[in-house]
Amino acid sequence: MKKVGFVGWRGMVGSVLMDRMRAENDFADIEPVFFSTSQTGLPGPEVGKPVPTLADAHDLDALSAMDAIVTCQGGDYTAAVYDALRKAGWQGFWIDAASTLRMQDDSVIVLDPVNAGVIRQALAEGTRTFVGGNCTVSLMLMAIGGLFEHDLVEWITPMTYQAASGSGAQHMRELLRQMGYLRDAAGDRLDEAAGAILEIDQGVTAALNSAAYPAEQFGVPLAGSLIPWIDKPMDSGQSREEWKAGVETNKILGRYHEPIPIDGICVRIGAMRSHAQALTIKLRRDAPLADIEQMLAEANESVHVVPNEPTPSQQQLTPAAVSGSLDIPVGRLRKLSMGPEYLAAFTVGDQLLWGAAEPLRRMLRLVVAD
Ligand SMILES: NC(=O)C1=CN([C@@H]2O[C@H](COP(=O)(O)OP(=O)(O)OC[C@H]3O[C@@H](n4cnc5c(N)ncnc54)[C@H](OP(=O)(O)O)[C@@H]3O)[C@@H](O)[C@H]2O)C=CC1
Ligand SMILES: N[C@@H](CC(=O)OP(=O)(O)O)C(=O)O
Repeated sequence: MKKVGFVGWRGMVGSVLMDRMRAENDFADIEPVFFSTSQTGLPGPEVGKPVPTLADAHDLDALSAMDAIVTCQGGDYTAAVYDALRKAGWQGFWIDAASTLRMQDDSVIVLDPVNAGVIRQALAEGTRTFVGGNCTVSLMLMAIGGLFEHDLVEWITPMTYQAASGSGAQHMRELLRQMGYLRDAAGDRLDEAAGAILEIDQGVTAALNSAAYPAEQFGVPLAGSLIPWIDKPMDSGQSREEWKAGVETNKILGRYHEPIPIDGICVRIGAMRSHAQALTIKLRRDAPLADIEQMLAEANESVHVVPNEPTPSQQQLTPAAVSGSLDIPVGRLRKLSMGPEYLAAFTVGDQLLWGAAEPLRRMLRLVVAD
């Protein structure tokens, strides 16, 4: 049985990973060892079998004893430990949620329903570093993988609506505090059915702009507003989140020659843990909508096509409908008025499941079976 070390399992992404592994009985096939940067010596989590007490996540000797290490601890941890481990001669599998190693030549970005071939070839060639993709990228590929499979995509412009969870647990808490603050600003006037809405709005607008509005994490209001910038600026004028769409998608697909242009604007909105995105897709050729729907639906087990009608769109294509599930609905499918090669689509997915934990869990299964 392979010895697998887990780092970052207590965090938000790590907890979702643990839940999925318990649900799929994955721990039965491995010898798990849990690490922590802050709780060495405390008992490990309940995984259906006895586990040793928590090991020190900076102990290179203990890490080197693992056949595989799965980390959801974050980029700083990866930067602090990965090179030292490899330099010390460790040749185990490193499976990582953080972006640090994603674009390195010797790593593969994993999303096996989309790039199983790339992963299998890399395993056969001795690659030992596998990294989960950016959540927005993985969710887009899960939704429209069928179009890439049929080489139908000339370019895409994604406009995203990203949840608070993408910034971390503290940001999710702050979003809820912001919602509560606005509700409090409306006060009793909200219960007066005949009350003037503009008075309520004035109170809410004043609250949004007040110094007391709770915005320590985001820096600006998210509830009652939105934030049209995610991550650091790049020289290109893109945000780093926007830059990832093109480079990561093409790496996942193994398209090093003639990369497909993918570029749009990433926006944070007041959803909790599911990212949505509106896609404008330029097709390489005019294909009938029915054929497109079939290609999309057949691409993997999680995706399903939502009819381009009001009620199914309103009920199924929302963060509220998919949070906590592996479902990837894709809908609002229609040809745009620019011409028959221009396709509109809208998709949504849980950014902690397919967006983060699930590709890592499935990669570990491939490694365990290898
Ligand atoms: N959030 C996201 O949407 C995504 C995140 N990622 C990657 O995953 C990394 C981890 O993200 P995320 O899971 O949000 O990070 P968290 O902040 O939730 O957890 C990171 C670590 O913080 C420590 N920690 C300290 N206090 C607590 C506490 N009260 N409860 C739980 N953990 C605590 C734990 O380490 P210890 O046990 O060592 O103290 C934990 O593993 C990110 O840096 C990013 O690289 C990737 C894709 C999406
Ligand atoms: N940046 C993403 C979350 C994330 O962690 O992305 P990455 O794994 O590429 O750093 C968001 O804010 O929604």
